[in-house]
Amino acid sequence: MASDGTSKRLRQLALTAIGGRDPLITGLSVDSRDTRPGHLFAALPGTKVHGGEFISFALGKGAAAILTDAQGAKIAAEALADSQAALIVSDDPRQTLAYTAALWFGAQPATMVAVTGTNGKTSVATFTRQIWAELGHSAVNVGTTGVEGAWSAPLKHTTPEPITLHRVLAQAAAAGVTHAAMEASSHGLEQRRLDGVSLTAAGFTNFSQDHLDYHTSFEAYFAAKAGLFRRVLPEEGTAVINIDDPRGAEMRAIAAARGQRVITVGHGVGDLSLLAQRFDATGQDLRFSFGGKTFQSRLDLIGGFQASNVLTACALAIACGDEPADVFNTLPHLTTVRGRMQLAGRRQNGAAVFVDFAHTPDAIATALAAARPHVMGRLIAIIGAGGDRDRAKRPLMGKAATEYADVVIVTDDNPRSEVPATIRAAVMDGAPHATEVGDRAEAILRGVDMLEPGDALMICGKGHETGQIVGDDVLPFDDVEQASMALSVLDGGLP
Ligand SMILES: CC(=O)N[C@H]1[C@@H](OP(=O)(O)OP(=O)(O)OC[C@H]2O[C@@H](n3ccc(=O)[nH]c3=O)[C@H](O)[C@@H]2O)O[C@H](CO)[C@@H](O)[C@@H]1O[C@H](C)C(=O)N[C@@H](C)C(=O)N[C@H](CCC(=O)O)C(=O)O
Ligand SMILES: Nc1ncnc2c1ncn2[C@@H]1O[C@H](COP(=O)(O)OP(=O)(O)OP(=O)(O)O)[C@@H](O)[C@H]1O
Ligand SMILES: N[C@H](CCC[C@H](N)C(=O)O)C(=O)O
Ligand SMILES: [Mg+2]
Repeated sequence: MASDGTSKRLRQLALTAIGGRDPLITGLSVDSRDTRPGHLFAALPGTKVHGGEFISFALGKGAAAILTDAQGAKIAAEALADSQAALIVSDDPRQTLAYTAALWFGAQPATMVAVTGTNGKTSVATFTRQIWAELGHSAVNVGTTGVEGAWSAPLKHTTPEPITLHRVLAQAAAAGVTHAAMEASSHGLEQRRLDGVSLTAAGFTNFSQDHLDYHTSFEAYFAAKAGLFRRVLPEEGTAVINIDDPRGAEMRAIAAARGQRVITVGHGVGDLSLLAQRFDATGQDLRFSFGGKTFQSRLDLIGGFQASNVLTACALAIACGDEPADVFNTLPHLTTVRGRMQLAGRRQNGAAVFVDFAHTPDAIATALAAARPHVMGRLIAIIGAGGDRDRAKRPLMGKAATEYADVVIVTDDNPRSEVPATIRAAVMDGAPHATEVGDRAEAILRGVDMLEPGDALMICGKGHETGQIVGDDVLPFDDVEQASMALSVLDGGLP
């Protein structure tokens, strides 16, 4: 629930920015092509062009107010002088837009949490929603896989821009949703997309390489993530920090400096401490402690790291007021997050095929290392790197796969506007002994064909995705479906 302090701050920041004429606003738009009569058009500084270039066009479409920065106002000075529209000039128009969208759409689920980190956001948000649902709350998770749970909707982005985000949150609240767990991507944080969200708690999973194409340096990438605690989570909120991560202590210090309550999660350390893990073919047993008590629970999930994600989700639910013992009782009921260490099927000889969303060097290492205790034979990995994304991570992804798998196949994963062979060559730089198979369906067929009793195949990179992006086309492609087809072709119908 937004505290009085938070909503007052939202109101003040949004309203003090508004000056000049007193327009009747009918809606908000961030792209001039979406502007309708009476809209407030937010002309934002972009990575390619300044939105100020489109103010004149938006005014022509009937915009009643323009929100921009000094540069945008300067670019469109002539058009603005000739117009009756109100002008709002803000030092940080993206943040003002976020506050404005929060006020415009009004309702948000009463209890909201957000998760940041290079890997594990979707997993933690989904487990938090599953825990809440088990405890009888009407809950959703919001992120890469869309809005899922008690109410659902597709999303194009992990953290949507504020107009879409607040529209969706208001619709969910109107549908009776009381609890929402959302992902805070580094792009979203940097662009202030969730500054208008009223958070009760926020979580940090881990920090490693990704998105260095967008953030100028590692430190800028970390600073974007730290914004969740420095800026978005209010002082009265609770920070849940994975203290095993090398940057965890720094994140805890940032939260503590804001006066936030901190719950740390770790292996053998922290407030919620994982004491032991025992693996078997279908999952794991956990022993952990919290508040001076020891608990033991079954977790039907593959992968040691899922225990960290699950305990982070538990801490978020506890931070929002649920009883720890009730929260821990839900663990045996948690189910696989779509496309994350998901068992796609088995060969007739018992060998398993998993689909995972690992698309960073650290995630590949983690996913493969996590599969190992569940596998008696060889571990075969299929990997590929996305086009128009961080290029520096490609050889590191190859290296991680070489280190943690016995056999590596390099294939395509959303080449987008790039030449696929060039991306594969960069991955192969880190995996010189890998087999290169450009066609992803063939790579999966060959990977499944290699499986002998006790082996496992990990198909990395696309997880829940249902398309292969080549140029501007999205060709239907689903790793789980392709794996099932390969299994039935090779074994005659066994899913
Ligand atoms: C790199 C990036 O994040 N870009 C976002 C950014 O756009 P930009 O600054 O590049 O836009 P620009 O093309 O320079 O244009 C500047 C402004 O003019 C506006 N414009 C542009 C053309 C026009 O005709 N009229 C008009 O009004 C644009 O809407 C924009 O506001 O601001 C826009 C408005 O807020 C966002 O929609 C856009 O997200 C794009 C679509 C995007 O693909 N973002 C991805 C990379 C992203 O955010 N991904 C993360 C996930 C990352 C992860 O964890 O894996 C996510 O949260 O989904
Ligand atoms: N706690 C973790 N530590 C390291 N790797 C993890 C962790 N959790 C998940 N992963 C790996 O990262 C992959 C992506 O997981 P998930 O989708 O939960 O992350 P995300 O942060 O939401 O990713 P994105 O940035 O694409 O939204 C998983 O498939 C797994 O390989
Ligand atoms: N949210 C991530 C997903 C990457 C998934 C992978 N399949 C790829 O295309 O690189 C991104 O857009 O960078
Ligand atoms: Mg995600």
